[in-house]
Amino acid sequence: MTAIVEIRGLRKTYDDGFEALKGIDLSIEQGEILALLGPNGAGKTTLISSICGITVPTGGTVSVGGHDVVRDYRGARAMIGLVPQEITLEPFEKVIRTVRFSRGLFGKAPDEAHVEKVLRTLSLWDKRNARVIELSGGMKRRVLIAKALSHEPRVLFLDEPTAGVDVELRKDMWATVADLKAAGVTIILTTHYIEEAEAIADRIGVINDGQLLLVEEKAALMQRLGRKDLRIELQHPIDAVPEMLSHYGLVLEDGGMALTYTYDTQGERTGITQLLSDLSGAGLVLRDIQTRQSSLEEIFVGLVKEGTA
Ligand SMILES: Nc1ncnc2c1ncn2[C@@H]1O[C@H](COP(=O)(O)OP(=O)(O)OP(=O)(O)O)[C@@H](O)[C@H]1O
Repeated sequence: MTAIVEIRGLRKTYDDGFEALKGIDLSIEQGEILALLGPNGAGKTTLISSICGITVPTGGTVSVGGHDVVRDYRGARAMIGLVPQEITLEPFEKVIRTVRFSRGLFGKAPDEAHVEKVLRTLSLWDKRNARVIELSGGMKRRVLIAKALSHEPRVLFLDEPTAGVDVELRKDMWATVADLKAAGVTIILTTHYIEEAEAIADRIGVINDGQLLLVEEKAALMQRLGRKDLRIELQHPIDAVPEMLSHYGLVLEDGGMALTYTYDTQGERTGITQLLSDLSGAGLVLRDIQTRQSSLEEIFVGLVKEGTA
């Protein structure tokens, strides 16, 4: 596959001296859906803005479809559709007119067939003559996408497409993204929701503190993240994990009253049976055991911590 977006050593230091991007390298393949996950202030929007030519990088290079975003801004920008996080629409305008207008802004000749195709893909064709103010929140978001697709971009950026949106709408949005991918659009989205990345992305990138901690195929990442904890409460406190149990990576907690064992739910063997037998062999008496699935949130926080350590 050819990379449609190439980012090399991208840096952004804002005027106040704040380093928001500290050298990002990333290739985005044509036709993929890449989700960028990261906590508040990680640099996601700065990264997207730099690719879209809204923010001028202070180092490195970005090209989209072979066009350098600084030297050939117009060429690069024509390849890009950007859906901002905030809903910015003219309330009294008709849906179809706002989409036509956006196309015109890119200097493209009118093309009713394309406008119709975009509106149909986004299930907005029946609403084409409705005024924006008459639409539901989910439909308004879809109008923003329709505007971003009006000039036939090859890469679509969605900045937190479902922030503050209810579960139903979120699922609608995921289905829309899948339809767009099927129509050949490369999609890069930012999100705080790891479930969202899990639901729609082909690859997931985790960004924190201006650095890309990892970019990985979703399936591989999910396998790595699919872990559970087994909490073992002891009858009597211990000072340290017995030597013969050291290979389990147990963590001693609660003043020596509990041990936590983390295992891979997707692995062939959890090792629990052997562990319980070895605990008994080490002379430990158990009071209770509980399993706990680490939440996706915790997993993500763990990853971010691991990356900055
Ligand atoms: N114009 C600016 N001047 C100075 N600092 C800025 C500017 N814009 C953003 N920053 C800082 O850069 C960092 C990254 O911000 P950015 O908006 O890229 O993060 P984000 O990952 O998109 O966060 P969020 O999830 O909260 O939207 C933040 O610390 C932010 O305060």
